[in-house]
Amino acid sequence: MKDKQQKPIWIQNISQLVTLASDKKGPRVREAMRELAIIEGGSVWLEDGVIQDLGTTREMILKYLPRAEEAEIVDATGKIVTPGLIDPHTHVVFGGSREHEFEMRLEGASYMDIMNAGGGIHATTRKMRSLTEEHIFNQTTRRLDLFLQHGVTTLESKSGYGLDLENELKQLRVMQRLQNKHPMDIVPTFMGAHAVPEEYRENPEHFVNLVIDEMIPAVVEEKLAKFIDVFCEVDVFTPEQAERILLAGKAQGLIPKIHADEIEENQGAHVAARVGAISAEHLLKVSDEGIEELAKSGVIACLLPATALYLGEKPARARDIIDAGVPVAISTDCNPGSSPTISLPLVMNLACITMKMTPAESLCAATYNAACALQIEDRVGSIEIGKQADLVLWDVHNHQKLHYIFGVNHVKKVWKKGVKVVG
Ligand SMILES: N=CN[C@@H](CCC(=O)O)C(=O)O
Ligand SMILES: [Zn+2]
Repeated sequence: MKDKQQKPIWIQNISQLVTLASDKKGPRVREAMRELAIIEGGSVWLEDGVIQDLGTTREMILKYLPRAEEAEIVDATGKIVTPGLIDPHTHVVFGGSREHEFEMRLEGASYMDIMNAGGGIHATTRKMRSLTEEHIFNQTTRRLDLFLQHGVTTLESKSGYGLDLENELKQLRVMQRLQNKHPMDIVPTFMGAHAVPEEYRENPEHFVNLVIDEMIPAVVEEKLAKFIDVFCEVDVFTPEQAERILLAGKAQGLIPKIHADEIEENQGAHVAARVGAISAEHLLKVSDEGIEELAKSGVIACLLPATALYLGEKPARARDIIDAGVPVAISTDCNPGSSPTISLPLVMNLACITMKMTPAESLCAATYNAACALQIEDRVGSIEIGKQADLVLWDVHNHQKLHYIFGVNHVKKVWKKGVKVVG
């Protein structure tokens, strides 16, 4: 006999079951980003943590009526169901907050001015080094709860607030513990090269060597990360340093990502193409040639419209990037400095409002293409038989409305691996 939680879930009368199913493999580009494979009047049966079956409510009643009594039935009249959202770029594991920097920026200081004066990433690094692992764990747990409440069921999480071996490992171990304790799926990225720590300011090359010679092997040894990322930016890491670090990580089995061309054009997209990165992040200042390089090499552009808005920068050129045939994912960039938000739905609104993406493109970018940016699209990111039962029920009757009405949390219920975690 199954206990109450493990009962099958039968969601019926869904105004739009937005599956994003497709026979084609790999990240979606151009028109394919708008193909959502919607079942109007849909129904889905979840069992043993996976999507067991789906179709129209009429078809599903014919098949599943004999088993109706054993299932928990959810009436979704007037509502839509989508895959659980996936956030492919966060710095969610941190302690403290930086609201004083927010005020400094309102008064005219720039993000890089603050960082170069020892604030920004350095301020959060001091917190990571001084707070206990337990404290960081508890603060992050609260953020993950909020992410779930906003429909996110999987997220990527970067290190990069330790900037020494001990504290990088501490941050990554918090992710590992959370992966075991929290319903959220967490995909870890090692980002020891997030900033040159203050103690290496006179000797950045020594820090690059430390990342390559000591940190990467230790992270790989403990199996603490799947990806490796570098902040390739003027006054942070040069394209040459970024390339060396990413290739060193790749040689040890980590998959490269790169913070590219965010504040200034800095050849980040070119480095992404050269090292075979899975994704290039930010791209606010990417050049036309950079976009071409991304398209040629199949790198996913991970765009972060909340960060651009928060820093007062022009948004990324999503239309040019999509038209060039680059697959696009979107993300919160959740961090205490340039994007203190957990709301991926807000980012979806901003993708439309500020970057002129269509609602369909935005949804693809926050689900299926986001899964591709984490190389987990074989199990999440779309609603297909056999995939993990990560679903969101939204209190809107079509997917456009999810993007159209902003500043409201439309989430009604969330299921993670077939278990209701919200609602
Ligand atoms: N740009 C670099 N890193 C983060 C910000 C980190 C921070 O300010 O704490 C980003 O992606 O926006
Ligand atoms: Zn980032």
